[in-house]
Amino acid sequence: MLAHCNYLCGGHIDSSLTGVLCLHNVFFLLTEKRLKKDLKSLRSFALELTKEFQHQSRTYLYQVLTAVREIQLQNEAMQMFQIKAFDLEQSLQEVTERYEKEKQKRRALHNSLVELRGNIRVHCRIRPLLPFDAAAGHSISQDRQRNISEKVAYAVDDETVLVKCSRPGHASINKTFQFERVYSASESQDIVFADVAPLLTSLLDGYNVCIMAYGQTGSGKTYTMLGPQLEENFAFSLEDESELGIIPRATQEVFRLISEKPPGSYWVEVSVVEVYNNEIFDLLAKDSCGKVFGVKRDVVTTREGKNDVPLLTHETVENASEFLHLVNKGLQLRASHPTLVHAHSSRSHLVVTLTITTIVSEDNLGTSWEDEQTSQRLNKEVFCTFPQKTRDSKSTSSSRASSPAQLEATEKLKQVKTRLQLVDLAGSECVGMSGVTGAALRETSFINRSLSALADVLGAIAEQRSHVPYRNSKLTRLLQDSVGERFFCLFFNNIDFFSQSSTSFVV
Ligand SMILES: Nc1ncnc2c1ncn2[C@@H]1O[C@H](COP(=O)(O)OP(=O)(O)OP(=O)(O)O)[C@@H](O)[C@H]1O
Repeated sequence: MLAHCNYLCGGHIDSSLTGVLCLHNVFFLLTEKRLKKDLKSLRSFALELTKEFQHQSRTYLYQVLTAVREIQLQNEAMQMFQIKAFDLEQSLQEVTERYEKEKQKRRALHNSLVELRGNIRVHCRIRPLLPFDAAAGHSISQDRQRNISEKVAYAVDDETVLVKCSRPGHASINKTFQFERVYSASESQDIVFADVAPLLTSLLDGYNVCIMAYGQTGSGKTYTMLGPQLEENFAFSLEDESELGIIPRATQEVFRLISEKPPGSYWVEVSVVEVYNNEIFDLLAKDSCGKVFGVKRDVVTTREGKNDVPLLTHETVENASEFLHLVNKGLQLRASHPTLVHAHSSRSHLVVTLTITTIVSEDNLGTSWEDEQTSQRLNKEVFCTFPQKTRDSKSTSSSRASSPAQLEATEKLKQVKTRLQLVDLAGSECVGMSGVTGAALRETSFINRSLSALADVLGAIAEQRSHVPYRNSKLTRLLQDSVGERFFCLFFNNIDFFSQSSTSFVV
């Protein structure tokens, strides 16, 4: 090594310098060796790293390829789904079209069936014997006392009533009367309403519907139409459902049927009037403080030949509770008077009217009501074309969400009105039996006269006479539009067990 250093320095290096150089060389050689070693390990590390990198890239590439494949598969599946969705959409459209056609057929069939059963129908309901009938101290006439001990009216079957008729000095005879349906004393409000409900479907199909309860005082008319009436309390609530009468049930059903229709296409207004002593009183009229009081109104014939009650209050209602609230208010004002037969005898005819306005597109006017006659009638009855405002000033509905006045008139829309009239007639009376005198006797004579005018009208319609004597009483004028053309009228002839006179009306 030293010789090697000397040789490099040309032999001029002294021995000490030579030693240093030698050391340097040694150090250099050692460093070179270490560097070579490091380089080698670095190279093998780089090799490892490359291998690792290649492995990882292969893995990632595989994963990317798998993902791409999956995406391709998903795209294919998506395309399949899109094709299936398109097919389903098409078949849904076909089913919807078929459903619409079937619905129209169903509607036509339903109304033909209802028509086949007759436009005017009379059902008879027998009131059960109640504790107050025989209660001690209940003041009743001698005739009645005698009859209470024995049943006079029976439901023979669900179409026949047998009445035992007896007159002083004559042998009693049995008479049978036929009705479309007879409800025995044990038949519930549910059963009675089941026969009313189909008519309400027709109401939304463009028919006017009128449901009336007729019978002698205390025979259960108010119970049938409204429900049980508590002592001095006229409030009917929706709570005890089983006891509810036709008026609250029909309203619930009407709102249920409307809820199945497109929102905002129907709206309901209510008016409550009583016909007392042949005068019409608006039971929803309000004074300047908003307090309800009865106001006399008149019925007039319009140029189109329809009957109208100018200034009559029509309140818009959105549900059965709102409706019942209004009816309860009106009932507070209804004339009642105790008679010997019934402590809360109604002395007036109560007429609750639900006017249902339907929004129909002009193009659909013919198809919404499947049968041609109905659509023709509705075409005649159309009141106006949007966006004209049609409400009378008494209406309170302009702010309601469901008010069609708020609808954007994108197509020609028309309003069609149908009416549901629910009538609790005043009790027909045998003056001797009810024991009325003075003003009450005058009331009774008005009640009996208006009931016979109603009987004359219905008789004329049933016999299809050319002249129908609507003008003989305010009651018949008020009901004229509901029992005129394209209507269903259902009568409940209420009788109690000892009734002998009430069947005469329908015979
Ligand atoms: N089917 C029935 N079931 C149970 N209670 C009844 C039934 N029918 C009537 N009532 C009850 O009989 C009583 C008299 O009935 P309601 O007031 O309905 O007679 P009405 O014919 O309306 O009499 P009015 O003509 O004098 O007003 C009431 O207390 C009523 O709750």
